[in-house]
Amino acid sequence: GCGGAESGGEASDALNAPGAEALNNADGKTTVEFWHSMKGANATAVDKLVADFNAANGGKIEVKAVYQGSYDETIAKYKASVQQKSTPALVQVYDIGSRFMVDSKQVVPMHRFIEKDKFDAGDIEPNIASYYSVDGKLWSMPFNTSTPLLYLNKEAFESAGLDPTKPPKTLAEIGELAKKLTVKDASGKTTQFGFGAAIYGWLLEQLLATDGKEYCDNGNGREKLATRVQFDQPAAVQVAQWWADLVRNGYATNTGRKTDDAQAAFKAGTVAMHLESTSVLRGYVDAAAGKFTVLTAPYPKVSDASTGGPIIGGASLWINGVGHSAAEKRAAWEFAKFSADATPQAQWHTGTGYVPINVRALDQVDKAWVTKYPQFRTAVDQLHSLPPSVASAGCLLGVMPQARKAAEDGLEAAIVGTKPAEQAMKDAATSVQPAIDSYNKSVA
Ligand SMILES: O=P(O)(O)OC[C@H](O)CO
Repeated sequence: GCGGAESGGEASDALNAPGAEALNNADGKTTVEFWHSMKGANATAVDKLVADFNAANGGKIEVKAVYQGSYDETIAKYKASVQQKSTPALVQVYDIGSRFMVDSKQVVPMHRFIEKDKFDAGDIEPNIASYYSVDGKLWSMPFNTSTPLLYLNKEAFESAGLDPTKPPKTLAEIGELAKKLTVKDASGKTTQFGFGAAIYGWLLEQLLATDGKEYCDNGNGREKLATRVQFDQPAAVQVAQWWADLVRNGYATNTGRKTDDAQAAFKAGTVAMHLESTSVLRGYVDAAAGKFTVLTAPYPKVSDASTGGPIIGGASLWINGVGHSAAEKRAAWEFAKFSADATPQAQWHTGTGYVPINVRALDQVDKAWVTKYPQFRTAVDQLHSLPPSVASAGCLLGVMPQARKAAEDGLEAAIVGTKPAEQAMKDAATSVQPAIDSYNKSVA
């Protein structure tokens, strides 16, 4: 999140300067290019949202949704578009890109529109709003909000004589169950692994937060600019070692760093326990239909002694000021406002698995649907019970995407066994230092 950034780099032409008029058609229609990173069921949900908005705007505004690849790919393309002076009017940026966006001097903060329209932002979930605020003011519109989950294959638990209503709560408990949930065929080939997850840096960020540990220094970058990452601390090394041991013992599969590959293994029913965001829940339920039951449980803790809670995940919508006309900026705001309303957020929740950002959205969801899909409740409850803490606010770092990649380097080295866990995480933390130093110099 961006909360705590000391100074905002607001786009200098702010709300009213003329800017480029190219996208305002002769017929008076304003076109808004909207870059996003949603795919599968979530892309279908974006397309529906955009179609509903366009229909409601009677041909005056047309939002054009453009899939730009993963979150990492979208922010890379966004950076290139800043250089080429061709940013989209609206862009979905993941949580960890927020500090960069605030510093970018490209965007008009959302609170400028909120103030101008006297828009009542009171329906936005308070802890989500605070995640995307600087000094209590929203810089982007929360859009897709997640928390991380433990996913379970219900029938795999039952076949092993385990109770799926009693999910493991700690890494050690996952380890014990993973052994019992690993199944081999007559030839000794493993047909089901107890555990499997992508080597995805977000999962480590979340485990540290649930352990109450800060990922970077200076109060997770909230007291002042963070100067180093701390993912080589003992709790992180413990995570790397735990994961490496599960793979080495044959109780976990290593599908590598691509989230798609780990997701495919869970959807295929070859992995009994899995860590992922609630963002993939709709796609999982659809893929498993008629084959197995997808259950969700709170994200595990590093140990029984852990006292923290996870970090809000997902992404938010940013309006670019530089190079966009007043009409485009307003049109982008109209879409952001629409997307945050109760009914669109209710559809978004059921279509994706994300937690609604609007406090009234769940009232709009059909009661029969809620009863049929209790799995969708876990992330909502987890978000509502987040402890307010510096650890679960997440690390604020201009180069957080690079830090995440470095952490993945460390985890992977430990998991495939090229380095001992402690060395792997230490080397990974060291590798990101030049990027942190040079970013901090550039914003000083
Ligand atoms: O998969 P999502 O959308 O829940 O996002 C997960 C992380 O927060 C992205 O940084």
